[in-house]
This record gives sequence, structure tokens and C-alpha cells, in this order.
Amino acid sequence: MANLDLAGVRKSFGANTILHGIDLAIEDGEFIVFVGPSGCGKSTLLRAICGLDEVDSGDIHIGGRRMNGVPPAERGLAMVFQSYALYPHMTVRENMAFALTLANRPQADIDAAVMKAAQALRIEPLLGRRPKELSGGQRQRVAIGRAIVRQPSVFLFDEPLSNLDAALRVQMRIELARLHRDLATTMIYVTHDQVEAMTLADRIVVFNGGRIEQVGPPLQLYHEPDNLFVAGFLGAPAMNFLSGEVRDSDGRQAAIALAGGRALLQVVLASAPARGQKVTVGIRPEHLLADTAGGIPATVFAVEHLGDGAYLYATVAGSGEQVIMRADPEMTWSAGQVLALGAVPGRIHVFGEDGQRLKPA
Ligand SMILES: Nc1ncnc2c1ncn2[C@@H]1O[C@H](COP(=O)(O)OP(=O)(O)OP(=O)(O)O)[C@@H](O)[C@H]1O
Repeated sequence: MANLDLAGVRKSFGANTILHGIDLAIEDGEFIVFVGPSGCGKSTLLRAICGLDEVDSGDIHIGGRRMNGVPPAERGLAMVFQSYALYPHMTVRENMAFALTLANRPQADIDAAVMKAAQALRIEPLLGRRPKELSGGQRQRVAIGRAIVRQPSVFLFDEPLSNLDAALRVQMRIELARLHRDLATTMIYVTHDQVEAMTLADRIVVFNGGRIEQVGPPLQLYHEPDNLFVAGFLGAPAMNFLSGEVRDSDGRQAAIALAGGRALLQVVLASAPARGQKVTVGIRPEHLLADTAGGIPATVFAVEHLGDGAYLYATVAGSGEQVIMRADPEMTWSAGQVLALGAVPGRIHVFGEDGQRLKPA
């Protein structure tokens, strides 16, 4: 087990700077999830941590030891890839034992380590099979098992579940959470899956263009995003954004004109912007209300029924902006219906012209 400390980590490929000075401290035993749009540098940072790529500048400390220049095999890490990377000619047992065999560990120790990992992942009956005789989920378990037997101080996962079907992903996600509880080892996990990020992470790191936008516990990021990028990135469907203008402000309380001036929203902020400033108001689909006295008129143009909920797609009068609202599936909704939009109190976000969230009072 080990903590990890990244300080000013920079990495370029040719003229392209991919990582622009990453600072990140990861506690011993934490489950950290990296998210961000495609190409933002998540895998590059993972490869730098495990030593597959050297950084241009900055320091990587693992368990207090500076790892710059240390070969991957000596960093005490184990990486699990999306593509499993199992040896096809070896059995599951041989695949799992490989690193320990290479290290000339006594056979009895190897057998015990393989059996313990196989039991943790419930793959003992598969130990004699070759990878081609396994399902995708079983192969992924073997890849994780191979990482476990090495007893790494940190696990690195690069989208390990993305090749699995939806049901298997859910099962493996729950197993990974259990594994983390049992092993209590530091884990760094890259994913595009919002549910994996929200459910597995102790803290999520949101990347954008080779920089960290925000780090925090999942629900903190969801409910208190620092800026428009994080607000729009986390959550599916995404947060609705409405453009507004401050009509009146006493430095704390502000009246924001929305929907092209058809509606006035009163907010109380720690520091409200001055009259005339442009702002963006953010409201999540599940926090919009359909029938609010004095609400903003919006016309439904599409309805999606999901069984456990419904999504209404509506156009806001005055501005033509489109919003998505999560609605009660027991009620009747139809295209052409006019809503009076409001929001759950305390769930309205206001962002300034620079995209930063304005803290509520
Ligand atoms: N070996 C390399 N040589 C040149 N460019 C590279 C190399 N590896 C990565 N890149 C570039 O670095 C950028 C970041 O890639 P990276 O794989 O880290 O992104 P990512 O956030 O993991 O993306 P994804 O979510 O799609 O996996 C991309 O523009 C990619 O093309």
C-alpha cells in the first residue's frame, strides 16, 4: 500500500503538450477515478505513473520514493488494461503466476498467492483453462487476478470494463468495489462511465485538456461543481444551462433575467455580480419542476419514457433554449404541452462570465 504524489508533471509528444503540470496528492488506500473527454491525457498520466512513459518535468513519488527514471517493474504497481493482455498459450494459473515465476519465488508461495487471488475473484474452477476458453468477464477477472498476486502497492486500471456488456459491467463494478474494500490498496481508475466514476470513487479527478479542473468526492463534484466544465461533464443527461443577465444586484442578492427577459430569478450569493453582467444559470434535469406558479413557459417537443422515469425535452419561450427535465412517469406528458418551469430550491447554480461557479450565500 502506498500514497502517491504528483507535482508539476508535464508531458509533451513532439510539439503537443499533453499534460500541463499536474499536481495531485493521492492518499494511501484511496480509490481515485480519472474522468475527462477523449484525448485529455488520462491514459498518458497513468502511463507516466507506471513508468511506461517518462515525464518531461515534475516529480512522481510513490510511497515516499521518487520514481522518475525507475523502471516500471520496480515501481510496485500493477496495471490492468482494457485489452486484458493475457498470454494466450498459458493457462489461467500460469498467467496469474507469471510475474512471481519470473521473480523466482518459491513454488509453494506462488501456488498460495494464485489460489488466494482466484478465490477472491471466484475463478478457481477456471485455473486450468486457456484465455480463449473464457468469456470477456472471466478474462477480465484473470487480468485483475494477475495484478493481485503481485501484491502491488498501487493498482492502475485503464478502462478495465469497457469491453464487457452492460450486465457484466455492473457485476464487475460491484466486485471491484468489494475488492477495494478487502485489499484496501490504493487504486487509480480511468473510465468514461459516469456510473463507475460516481459509485467507485472516493474522489474523482476531472481532467480537461491536460489540466485538472476539479478533485473531490463524487457527490461534492455533482452538487458543487467549481465551474461550467465540471457541471456539464458530470451527470447524464447533462445539466441544463440558461443564459441570463443580472438586472439588479446589492452585492449579495441578485435578480437574473432569463428566457430573453421573460422571467426574473432571485438568487442570494456570497458575492453577486454587478448589474449588467452576463451569467449562466445551471439546473440539473432532475431539479427542474414542470408546474411552478410564475414559472418560465417552455413547450415540450419530445417525451422519452424509460419506465422508471420520463425525460421531457422542451424549448424555453423567449430564448429558444432547449432543456431536458426528468419527470414523473406516472403522469401524462405529450409534445406541445406548455410547462411552467421552476427549480428545486437550493439546486440552482449560477456561473459568472469566466465560467466559475458563484458560491451561494
Ligand atoms: N505515444 C504518443 N505519441 C504521440 N501522441 C500521443 C501518444 N500517446 C498519446 N498521444 C496523444 O496525447 C493525447 C492524450 O492522449 P491520452 O490517451 O492520454 O488521452 P485520454 O484522455 O486517455 O483519451 P481517451 O479517453 O480517448 O482514452 C491525445 O491527443 C493523443 O493523441
